[in-house]
Amino acid sequence: MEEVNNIKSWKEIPGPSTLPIIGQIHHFLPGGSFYGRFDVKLMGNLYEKYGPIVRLEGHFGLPPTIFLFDAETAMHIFRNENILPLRPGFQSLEYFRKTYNKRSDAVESTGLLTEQEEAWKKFRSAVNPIMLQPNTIKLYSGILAEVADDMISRMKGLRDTHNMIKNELDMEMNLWSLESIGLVTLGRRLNCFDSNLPEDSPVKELIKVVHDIFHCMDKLECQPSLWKYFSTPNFKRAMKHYEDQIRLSEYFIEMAIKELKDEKKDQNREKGILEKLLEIDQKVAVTMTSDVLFAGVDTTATTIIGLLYLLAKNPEKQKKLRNEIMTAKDKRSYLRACIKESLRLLPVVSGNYRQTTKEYDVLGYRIPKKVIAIVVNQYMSQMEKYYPKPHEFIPERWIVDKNDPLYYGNTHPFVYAPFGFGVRSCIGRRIAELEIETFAAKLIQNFDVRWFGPPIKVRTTTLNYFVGPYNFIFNDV
Ligand code: HEM
Repeated sequence: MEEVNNIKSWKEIPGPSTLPIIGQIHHFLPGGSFYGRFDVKLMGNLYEKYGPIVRLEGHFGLPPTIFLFDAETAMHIFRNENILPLRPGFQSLEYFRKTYNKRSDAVESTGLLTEQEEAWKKFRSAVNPIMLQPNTIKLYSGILAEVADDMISRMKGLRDTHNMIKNELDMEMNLWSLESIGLVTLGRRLNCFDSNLPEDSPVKELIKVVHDIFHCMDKLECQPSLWKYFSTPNFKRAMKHYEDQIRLSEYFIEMAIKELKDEKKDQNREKGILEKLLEIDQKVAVTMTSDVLFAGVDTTATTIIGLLYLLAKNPEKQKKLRNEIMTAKDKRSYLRACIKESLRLLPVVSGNYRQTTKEYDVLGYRIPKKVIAIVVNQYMSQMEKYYPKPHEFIPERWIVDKNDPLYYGNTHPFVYAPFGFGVRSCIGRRIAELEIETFAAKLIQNFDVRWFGPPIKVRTTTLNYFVGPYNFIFNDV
């Protein structure tokens, strides 16, 4: 990429100080800057202290890593790695699937989250047409609207005398999300909104276990951990959560397959993704469905909370959106712009990463092979040099004319990537967008949403999560 003769070595890339033997481990211990967190504030500190490229050596289970705050460099590496991109996260899940829980009927591929190279490509090619085709996904809009309507009625009933749903809002949004993704995938209602749903019901158990998995993964994969050498308490916890997740998704899948065989299914309904995949390959169908029930729940639930928060904090934007929803029928450009803008400010995933398969000379340094290159998209999306008025919620930037200084297209295309990049980007993107658009429209049509008190709190683990109290007020429109 660069015509630099005296390129500096990997060791010279700036980064937190290194000590003999223990390397950078002290930064991850109590009192250290990395202790228990990898959030946007830490990323800001790293950028301000070290500049656009920051190095972590890799010790105690952590791979050598660079953080990139430069869009051009990110583009160079990600484009070069876009044939068979390596994204070797979820290593404890991979261990679980390939070793700990290896079954005699093991499928040749363990799925998109845990496979790389040819095994990933083969799987992805099989599922892409069913999961990403806009025309195929659009067919689910009717059933998703039914779920959204039911959720609105439920929320109306749940509000207290102040029109708040204070403590349970995240669980409620997860119930909506699971009901929606369950219907699209399994082709049947999971009855998440049943008012007598016990705490140990499979749907609530699944929601809790997905949360637990993401939190545990953070401890095993983003913090130094010795789980690769011996069974740490977090490792044991993670294996138990993975077992529970498999048990629960198999419970739902088996029920759906049985229903298909019994032909109990409503013939007028659009076929679920599971049914469509079963027509191609049974093993792919079961593995993909299980991953959808894992990756497709917290992600959309969190996105809807972030969107609601930003609309509540910006009542004039909310009013404009309501106006569009009440008047325009199909083309909802402002709604889409609001969702894009909320994913810029409050994304579920704070950055994207790839493992390098070759050497790169970037920003004056040589990056070796087998380094994890993390593009810090969330932080970059809030840098003045990339987005004017970066901390303001301005959905208009996604629709204004290109002569307007706010126009999103003036920004480097590698800054904003809430669904990832290229052939390995999110397979659930179209489904997620449809779910969120459908539900957000109903929410704003029915409720004038307000927020009071201090800003919403975010907790970053593998994903960004919101933390209660949820000071939303849902007044009737
Ligand atoms: C707003 C909601 C969502 C966001 C922001 C999101 C974001 C992401 C991101 C950033 C990636 C990594 C992409 C990359 O490395 O380039 C990813 C991958 C993935 N997502 Fe999503 N996601 C969302 C919803 C969903 C849903 C609903 C599903 C399931 C239907 C899903 C399933 C997956 C899977 C299976 C992968 C791995 C893809 C692969 O490696 O080939 N996601 N997602």
